Amino acid sequence: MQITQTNLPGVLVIQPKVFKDARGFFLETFQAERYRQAGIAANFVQDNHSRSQKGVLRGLHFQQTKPQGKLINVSQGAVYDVAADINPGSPTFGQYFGIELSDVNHLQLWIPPGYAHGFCVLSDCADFHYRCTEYYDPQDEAGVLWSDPQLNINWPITLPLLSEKDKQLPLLKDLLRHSL
Ligand SMILES: Cc1cn([C@H]2C[C@H](O)[C@@H](COP(=O)(O)OP(=O)(O)O[C@H]3O[C@@H](C)C(=O)[C@@H](O)[C@H]3O)O2)c(=O)[nH]c1=O
Repeated sequence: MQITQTNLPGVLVIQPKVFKDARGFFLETFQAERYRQAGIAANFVQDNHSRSQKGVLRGLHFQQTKPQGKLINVSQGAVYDVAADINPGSPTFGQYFGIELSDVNHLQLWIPPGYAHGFCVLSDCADFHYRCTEYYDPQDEAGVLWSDPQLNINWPITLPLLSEKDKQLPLLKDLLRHSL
C-alpha cells in the first residue's frame, strides 16, 4: 500500500495493494495495524454505505462537537471526493483537497476529524463506503454550501442533485459568524 500526503494536514491518499488474477481482484480495504503505521491511528466505530446516481452531490458535511474522521473508498462507480479546511485557526483554512475515487483506481481517502467533507458522482451510479471514528449524531451535524465562493471548489459537475438539507446549508462566512 502506498500513502501520499496532500496539501491539507493529515489528509492522506491511500493506494491499497490490488491482487488481480483470472477471477477478478482482491484488496484489503482496512487492516488496523498497517493503517496505524501509515498514520491513521484511529478508533473506528461506524461503517457507512451510500449509493447515489450520477450528478448527486452530498455535502459539505461535518459534526461540530464530535467530529468524525473518515476512511473512504468507492466499491462501484466513480466520485470526486473533497475535504475542505473550515477551521479558522488552521494554516490551510479555506483550502480544499479533491480527488477521484473509483472502482478502477481503488484509491482511498483518509480525512481526519475536523474537515468538512463532500462528494459528487461521476458514474451512472456509485457505491460509497466510509468508516468513521465517531458515531453519527444528527443533533451535532452541520455543513457548508457546496458552491461556497470562499472555498471555490472546482467541482467536475455544474448542476448537482442535492438533498433539500444540502440546498439550504450556509456559507462558511455566515457559519463562522454565528459560531463566534
Ligand atoms: C450520515 C448518516 C445518515 N443517517 C440517516 C439520516 C437520514 O435519514 C438519512 C440520510 O442522511 P443524510 O442526508 O445526512 O446523508 P448524506 O447526505 O449521505 O450524509 C453524509 O454525507 C457525506 C458527504 C458525509 O461526509 C457523511 O458524514 C454524511 O454527512 O440517513 C444515519 O442514520 N446515519 C448516518 O451516519
